[in-house]
Amino acid sequence: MTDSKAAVCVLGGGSFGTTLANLMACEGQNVTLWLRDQDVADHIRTQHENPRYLPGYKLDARLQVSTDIEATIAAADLVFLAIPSGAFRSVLQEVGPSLAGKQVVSTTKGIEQPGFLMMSQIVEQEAPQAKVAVLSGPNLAKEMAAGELTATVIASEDEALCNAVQDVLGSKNLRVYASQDRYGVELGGALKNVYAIISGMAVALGMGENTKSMLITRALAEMTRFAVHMGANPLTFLGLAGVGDLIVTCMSPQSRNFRVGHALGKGETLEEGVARLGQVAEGVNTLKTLKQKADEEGVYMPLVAGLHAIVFEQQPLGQVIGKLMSAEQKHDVEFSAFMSCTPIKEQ
Ligand SMILES: NC(=O)c1ccc[n+]([C@@H]2O[C@H](COP(=O)([O-])OP(=O)(O)OC[C@H]3O[C@@H](n4cnc5c(N)ncnc54)[C@H](O)[C@@H]3O)[C@@H](O)[C@H]2O)c1
Ligand SMILES: O=P(O)(O)OC[C@H](O)CO
Repeated sequence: MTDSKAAVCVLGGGSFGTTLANLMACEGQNVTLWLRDQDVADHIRTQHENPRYLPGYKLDARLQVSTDIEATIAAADLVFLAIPSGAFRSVLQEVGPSLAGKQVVSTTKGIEQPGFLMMSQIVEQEAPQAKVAVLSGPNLAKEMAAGELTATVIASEDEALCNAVQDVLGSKNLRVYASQDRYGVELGGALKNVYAIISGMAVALGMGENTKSMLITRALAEMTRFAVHMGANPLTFLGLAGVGDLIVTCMSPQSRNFRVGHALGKGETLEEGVARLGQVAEGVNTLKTLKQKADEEGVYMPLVAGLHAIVFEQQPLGQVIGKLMSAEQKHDVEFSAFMSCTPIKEQ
C-alpha cells in the first residue's frame, strides 16, 4: 500500500461511474465523481443516491460530486473514465490537455469507428502525455454496488499505474488483478457485448442449456480468433477480462446487452429494445464495427455474421440458425499449440 492517498476522480455519472466512485469512497479514498447533470449531482450530495442510474442504492456520504470537469481533473492524480464510447472522444477532446501527467484508466467497453480504435487509443491521441490503462472484467454495476464479491483486471504497460489502481480499488469485495495485455483486455470487454445480445436472444427463444453453453464456448473461440489476429495474447481470453466477462454478460438478465438481445428474441425491434433500456448497450454499435472489421481482415466470425444478418440485414432467424448449424465442422480448440508449449517450471 502507498503511504499517502492518491486523489481520485471518476468522469461519468452513469451506473458504472457511480458504482466505481462509490466503491472507492466506501474504502475511505479521496474520490470525486464528475457528471454533467446538476440536479443529479445535487441529489447525490444531499440524498446519497443516483436516482437516474442507481435508484435504491445508498451511496457513501464521503463520495464527493462535481459538475466542474476541469476542477475535478486538476485535483486528481488518478482519473477513471466511465463515459459511453459514443461520447468518449468528445469528452477527451475537451479535457485532453488537462490530463497531461495524470494516470488515466478507461472502463468503457466499446470501439470507435472509423479506425477500429479502442478507448485507450483515443486517450493516447487526445491526451498524449497521460499514462494510460484499461479496467475490465465481470463487473455488473448493480451487483458491485450491492457489495457482491467479484474481481477485475487492470491492464497497462505501466506497472506503477497497475499498482496504483490495485491500491485504490482493491477491497474485501473486489480483487484487482494486473495484466500487461492492454489491447487484449480492452478487446475482450468490447467483443463480449455482441455475444451477450445473442445469448439474450437464445434465452428469449427458450433454447436449451446445452445450446447456451455451446454459444458461450463458440463465442469465446470466435472472439479469441479475432483478437489473436489483431495482435492480442490468446491467454488473456482465459482470464477475467475474457471468459470471465463473457460468462457473466451472456448469463445475466442484469446485462443491458443481454436485455437488448432478449427484447429482439421476443420480437421487438432493435429501436424498441434500446429505447426501453434507457441505458447504454455498447454491443449494438460494436456489432456493426466488428462485422466490418472481420470482413476486411478475413477473420471467420459466424456468430457475428449471423447476428448482423438478423439485426441489420432482415434475414429470418430460422434461416440464420440453420446456416450456422450446417456450416463446415472444424476444430474445437484452435490454440492448442499455445496450450502444449513447455510447462512453466521447465522454462
Ligand atoms: N454498467 C455496467 O455494469 C458497466 C460495467 C463495466 C463497464 N461498463 C462500461 O462503462 C461505460 C459507461 O457505461 P454505464 O453503464 O455507466 O452507462 P449508463 O448508460 O449507465 O450511463 C451513461 C452515462 O454517461 C453520461 N454521458 C453520456 N454522454 C456524455 C457526455 N457527452 N459527457 C458526459 N457524460 C455523458 C450519461 O449522462 C450517463 O451518466 C460503457 O462503455 C459500459 O460498457 C459498464
Ligand atoms: O450491462 P452490460 O451488458 O453493458 O455489461 C456490463 C459489464 O460490461 C459486465 O461486465
